[in-house]
Amino acid sequence: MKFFYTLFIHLILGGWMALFAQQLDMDALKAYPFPNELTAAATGARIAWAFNEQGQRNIYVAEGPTFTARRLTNYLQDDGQELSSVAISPDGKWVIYVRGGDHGSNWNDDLPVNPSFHPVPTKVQVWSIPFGGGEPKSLGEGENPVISPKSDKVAYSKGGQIYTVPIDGTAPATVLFTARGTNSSPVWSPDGSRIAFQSNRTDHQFIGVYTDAQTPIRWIDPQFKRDQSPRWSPDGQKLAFVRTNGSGGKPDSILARRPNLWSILTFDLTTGKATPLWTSPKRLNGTFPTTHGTTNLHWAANRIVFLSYHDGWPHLYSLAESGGAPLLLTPGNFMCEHIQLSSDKKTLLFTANAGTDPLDIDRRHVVKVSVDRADMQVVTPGSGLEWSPVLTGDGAAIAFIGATSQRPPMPHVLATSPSATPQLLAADKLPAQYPASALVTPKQVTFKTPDGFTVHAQLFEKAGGPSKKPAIVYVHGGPPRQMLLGWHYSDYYANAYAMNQYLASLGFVVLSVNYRLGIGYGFEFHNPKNGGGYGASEYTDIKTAGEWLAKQSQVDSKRIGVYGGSYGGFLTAMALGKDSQLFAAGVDVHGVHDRTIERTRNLVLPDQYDRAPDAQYALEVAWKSSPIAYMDTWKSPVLIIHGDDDRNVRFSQSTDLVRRLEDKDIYHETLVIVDDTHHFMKHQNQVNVNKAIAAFFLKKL
Ligand SMILES: CSCC[C@H](NC=O)C(=O)N[C@@H](CO)C(=O)O
Repeated sequence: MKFFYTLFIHLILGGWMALFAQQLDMDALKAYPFPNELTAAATGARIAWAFNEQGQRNIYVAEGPTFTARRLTNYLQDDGQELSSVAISPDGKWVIYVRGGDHGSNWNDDLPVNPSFHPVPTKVQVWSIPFGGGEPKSLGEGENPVISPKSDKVAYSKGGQIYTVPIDGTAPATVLFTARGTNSSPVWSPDGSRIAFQSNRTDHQFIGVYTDAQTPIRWIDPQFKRDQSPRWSPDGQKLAFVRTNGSGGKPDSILARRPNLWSILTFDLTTGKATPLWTSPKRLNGTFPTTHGTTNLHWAANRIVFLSYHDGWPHLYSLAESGGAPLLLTPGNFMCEHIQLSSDKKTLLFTANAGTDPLDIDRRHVVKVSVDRADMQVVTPGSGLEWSPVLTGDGAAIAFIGATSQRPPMPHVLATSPSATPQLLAADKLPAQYPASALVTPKQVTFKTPDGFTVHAQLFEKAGGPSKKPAIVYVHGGPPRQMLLGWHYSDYYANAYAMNQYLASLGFVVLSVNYRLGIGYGFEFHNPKNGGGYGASEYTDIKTAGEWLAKQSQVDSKRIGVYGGSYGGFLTAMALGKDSQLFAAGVDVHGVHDRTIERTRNLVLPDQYDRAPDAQYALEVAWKSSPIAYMDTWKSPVLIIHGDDDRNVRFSQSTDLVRRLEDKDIYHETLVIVDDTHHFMKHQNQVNVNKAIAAFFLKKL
């Protein structure tokens, strides 16, 4: 009898505990290390990456064949200091990186970030450290460092000029040359004897070549154009580059969609002759691509490789060095990101939402293709998510970052030998008690909008619970982003994935919506008519998502909330302003609320003869595309959160909204994060924001 009584107790307790256990703890959930900046040396089997461990950001390295992970730096404070531009010297002996700033910003990304209010903020500096270990050495204040092919020097930009410095820091950095304009993006020639660079002069941009202190700068076919992305031929005798139009011309319709056409040229440094190789088609999807790496121009082995959107998807192409028709290397309904050329210049590795599984369109996998034939192969098929591949210099392994719907992103290596299986690296960095198994597997949901768009979404819902549950629509930012059926490859959206899992563990039915303007579903979805400040047509997808939730049998249609950051904050505010009857509460994190600001500059022009023909109408459209235009119909409570060192969306966008909510006596709460940026660089600030979001929804829904 006693046995059955105990079993019964255990079952009850176990069941209850399991039920209770499913509720995640935000601090434990956010204890995942986030890897990024994965890179490989051009020779040997050495790799490096940055790990963000609850705000402690450090460089880690590993070397084949064992790839045992080793921490190289000792930054043990949650101080908000970003690590970026991580690279290994071609000889594998040095690792360089930039520490500080917020390089995901739209402005001032090189200014110190100081969310811990230190009296002396940390300057943004270039550092080097031996791969084998030792003390990091500051090479100077600056950013976008690149290492010479001879592994002896580093070039970087600061204040519009280019500097060089010995990689071992044994001498101070010196300005390489002084030229007009903002000079940046140095590219070393294959033998390390010259540097090509971009010289931005506002309405036009030149490419220049520096040789030495005695030789005049060589300007590469200077025109009334904007030239960028210089790429050296393997023999160092030619450059390939991308050309677009310069600024100016009679203002055309603001609301009309027009392509920013572009072309690829080569320049022979011996003959001084520029040769057009390819020009984008004169149609909307011939526009200059804005997805990851933009044109991704590479001078590969006997081929020039680039990315273009002109067949409706961000695809890779290669051209013969003498020109001709481009060869499509990656046919199919998917997009290519994180493109890397192998050090032997014969293979391209990239990330794509490609694969044979219908769910792969909402995942990412590592893919490889030759530069001269369309022999594409998905290297990491399956239900996981893999991205940012690099081939080791010896060609023996592919390193990448991988995750699942449960296990957070971690570095991996996959030997290039047949039937090899991925090896997880630094497994001990993921806390042993990490609640991965308690995370739900998001389900793919698709629905049609009244205007005919098919929208993908991810549904997070834990099993069990009451018959009628509150629900929440999550709206990502960007907007050119795609949320996935698992952990995300950006730290901002890895946090959003964790937040949606947390809300699901609290009993909310969470729907993350990939609305139009997003990537991953082709050009027309990414560039819809009347999107953004041209009419906010993407809001239709958010409203339809709320209506989809309201129709679900397990959802209480009176308790549907909405939340999002940045562009997601904009659409959250639109939802509460336009449809408070559908959305009962919302959280708006550093959102955009007044889109007329983007338009007014078109109106200040004194000469109405040279004003865009629809300038006034465009302003009216921008007003109707702004949440502040709907204060009269805004009824539902909102939590407003913003960091006041935001360099993506001005803090004033929220200050203005709070004043308007006060004027209209609309219930609102606020959370200001002092001196942190758009990306909440201080880990504890992000955790506090997450907890505030959950607390508000628990209170209001
Ligand atoms: C015109 S609104 C700006 C939205 C912002 N875009 C760039 O900064 C945004 O949504 N940013 C993030 C989210 O933090 C993003 O995903 O890029």
